[in-house]
Amino acid sequence: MTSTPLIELRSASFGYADRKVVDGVTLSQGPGEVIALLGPNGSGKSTLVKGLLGLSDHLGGDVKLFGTALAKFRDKPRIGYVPQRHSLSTSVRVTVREIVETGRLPLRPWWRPSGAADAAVVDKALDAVGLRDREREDVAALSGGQQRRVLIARALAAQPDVLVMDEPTAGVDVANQRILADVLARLAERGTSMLIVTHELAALSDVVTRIVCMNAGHVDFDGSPTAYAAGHRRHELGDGHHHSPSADEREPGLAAIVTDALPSREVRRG
Ligand SMILES: Nc1ncnc2c1ncn2[C@@H]1O[C@H](COP(=O)(O)OP(=O)(O)OP(=O)(O)O)[C@@H](O)[C@H]1O
Repeated sequence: MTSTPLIELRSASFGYADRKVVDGVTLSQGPGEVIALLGPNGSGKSTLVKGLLGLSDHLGGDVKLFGTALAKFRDKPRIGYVPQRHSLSTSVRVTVREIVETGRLPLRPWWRPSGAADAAVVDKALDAVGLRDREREDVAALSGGQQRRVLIARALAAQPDVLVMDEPTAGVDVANQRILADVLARLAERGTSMLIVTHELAALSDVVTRIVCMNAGHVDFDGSPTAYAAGHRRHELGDGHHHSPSADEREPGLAAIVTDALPSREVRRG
């Protein structure tokens, strides 16, 4: 692929103050890729994605966003971020649509009111997450899973080139996980690039094109879902290798293979 990577890390380190949490990570995401970022609790997944947003400290190595060095990158709306464990305020009354409209704010000067073009983009974002019919409702009246969809719509309203989501399905019941997974699948079909931190790969197995697995601040697997599943199969058979990035062949029934092969530590928290 000759196009510029959306995200490019070379021996990158991120952390807080001078403590490196993520160390020596090399990773590149191309247009259209949907990457699941897996790993045990505390392995540095959130710290890595926060680093891309300037929310954790860049402590070494090269980081480029859309070909521009992180320190010089100013085009923040190109990265749509759905943070972890967000909750929408219940103390201030605000509608679903109003929340999604805030996604447009970074794209226009503060003095310019929103126009028809903004409204059209907001409509599209609400459609994408299946909440157009709830747009006038108070967000506080929505379930946790629906609120995640509101926040995904807010991120989409900025028309980002890549959507970075930190555990979009965590704490959401199975039925709502499926709805969220369908939302992400529709976005993937339209070519939306995504980097998704998750412990619930099974729910997203139809969407994901690549798996990156972190352990103790390092990447210990980067490859196709098929290769990831094969690595686990071999591990279960006792060859001592947990992951294998070597095999890259496509197989039928991938979703089932990935689901079956998942170790419990990746699918369940704590
Ligand atoms: N704001 C912060 N300040 C200082 N240390 C932090 C901060 N946020 C996270 N850490 C530390 O960084 C390490 C990695 O945390 P991080 O949240 O990146 O892991 P994670 O892989 O996303 O975990 P989880 O799956 O539990 O969300 C942990 O030791 C954590 O205590």
